[in-house]
Amino acid sequence: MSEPTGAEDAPPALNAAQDALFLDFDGCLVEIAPRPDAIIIPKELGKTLTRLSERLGGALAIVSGRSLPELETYLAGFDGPMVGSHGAESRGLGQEAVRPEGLADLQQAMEDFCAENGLLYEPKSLGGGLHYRAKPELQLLTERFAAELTTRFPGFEVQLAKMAVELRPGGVSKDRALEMLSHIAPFTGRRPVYAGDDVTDEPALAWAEAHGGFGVKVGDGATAASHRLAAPAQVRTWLAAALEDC
Ligand SMILES: O=P(O)(O)OC[C@H]1O[C@H](O[C@H]2O[C@H](CO)[C@@H](O)[C@H](O)[C@H]2O)[C@H](O)[C@@H](O)[C@@H]1O
Repeated sequence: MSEPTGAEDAPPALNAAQDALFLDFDGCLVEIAPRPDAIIIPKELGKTLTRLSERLGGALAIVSGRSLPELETYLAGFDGPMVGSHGAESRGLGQEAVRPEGLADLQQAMEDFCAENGLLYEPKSLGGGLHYRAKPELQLLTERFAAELTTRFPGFEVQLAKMAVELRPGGVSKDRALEMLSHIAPFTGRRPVYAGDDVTDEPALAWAEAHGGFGVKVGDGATAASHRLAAPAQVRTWLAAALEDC
């Protein structure tokens, strides 16, 4: 990953003829909420993405840690490519999902841990989330438990997220997802532009910077991105402007 730039510049307007746009979901397109199921989806978000995708010749993809079926529900109206579960599953890209052995047992162990400790368990199609937002004092305990799980279930890796620790299939990441997408039409040969807010997005932000494009960090914090927007509302405004301009 490249050195943090401390990016402060707003991103430039998108270029419809040359850009490929990759968008994170939570904390980028929609505001962070107290629970995964409490997010508010702006009206017409899916349709807006579809219109923008048309302008970009189809070179717009969602790249998220969320399970794919959830993304499809939340972004109904957008029928373009999606990468879910931090790169382990996708839609419209001809890739097989990465499904390590032991998923059901792993999920049971996660659910039991959350029940015992009063945490929120998020079942996911290819892993799960341990959410400690309501009990931040349990962060360390949760991280230790997740690390132990990877020794019992070696096909899975720990993925840190905002106030959560996730278990996802090993060997997947958002930068690898961008690498894969860059070899598929209509993304091939276009300038990669990636927007995201979290540590899970930093490898992808760095990847875009290193491959002739740029990253847009959403919110505070050190980043490899050269551009920054304050919050999802500003991302949506930037996308709306792109729809008018390009
Ligand atoms: O890659 P993303 O689209 O950014 O998804 C990352 C994770 O986001 C979700 O969790 C985060 O957002 C929740 C809703 O705002 C919040 O309650 C939670 O504390 C955050 O960690 C989602 O639940 C995960 O599955 C995603 O992997």
